[in-house]
Amino acid sequence: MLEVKHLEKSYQKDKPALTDINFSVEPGTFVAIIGPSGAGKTTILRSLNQLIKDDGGQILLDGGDIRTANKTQLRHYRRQIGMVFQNYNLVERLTVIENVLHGRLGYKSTFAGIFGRYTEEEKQEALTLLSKVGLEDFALQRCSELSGGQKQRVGIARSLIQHPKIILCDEPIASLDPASSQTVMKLLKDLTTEFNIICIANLHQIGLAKDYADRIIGIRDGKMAFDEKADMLSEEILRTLYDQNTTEGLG
Ligand SMILES: Nc1ncnc2c1ncn2[C@@H]1O[C@H](COP(=O)(O)OP(=O)(O)OP(=O)(O)O)[C@@H](O)[C@H]1O
Repeated sequence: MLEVKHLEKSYQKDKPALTDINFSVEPGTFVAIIGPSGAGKTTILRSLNQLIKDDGGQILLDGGDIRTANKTQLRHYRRQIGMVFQNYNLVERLTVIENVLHGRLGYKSTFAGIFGRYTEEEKQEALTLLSKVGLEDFALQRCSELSGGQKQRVGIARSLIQHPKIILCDEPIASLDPASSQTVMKLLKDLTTEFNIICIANLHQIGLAKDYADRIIGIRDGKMAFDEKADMLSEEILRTLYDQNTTEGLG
């Protein structure tokens, strides 16, 4: 279980980016974080694995505080937190399976990592995960030859081979066409259930957040503005969240 308590962050003095953020998430839950540009969504996501050093509060993963972890403990936590990025962060010249296997690097010595030493079990698992994301026939293809949607599915397989408790997705469908966006969102939802993990995705596509997420957290001006089951998100709440007279164009 993930518990975020009283999380605070300011990049500049007297200009809080996050104020008193509180939420907890059970395994098997797909959470979408929505809110206007600059609301603080990325800051929350990056605080969760301490890519951004926040200023106060607690981030508890199964009871242990990630915020106060020492270097070794943080490495251990980060193995349990997969990341999926808007721009995929793949090594384009390498094959699909090599990119998936990169998800194991957190478990290896630098030496084994540099020389790409993976066990047969790891290679088998990479193939199994590729078949789960529908890319079993692409294992030996270079990533540079894939479409955006396919690249994102490689990114998802790479995060899963970490055996994560949490996957953090920073605008995972922002660069994708509508059909690929649906595929990726459905995949994230299904894999969250199948692997009983926590998936947290920053999204600007409200319609897809409602369709696929179990729960939606709305952030406005760095504060919690909404935290309910996805079907509770009304037009009225959206208008308040986005400070608009119409929700047209919010996707
Ligand atoms: N490195 C930084 N230095 C200073 N201010 C920052 C930095 N990163 C973010 N901010 C500020 O913190 C606030 C929250 O930014 P954040 O990127 O978390 O918002 P967001 O909701 O993810 O926005 P978007 O939807 O546009 O990605 C904004 O006011 C932003 O300008």
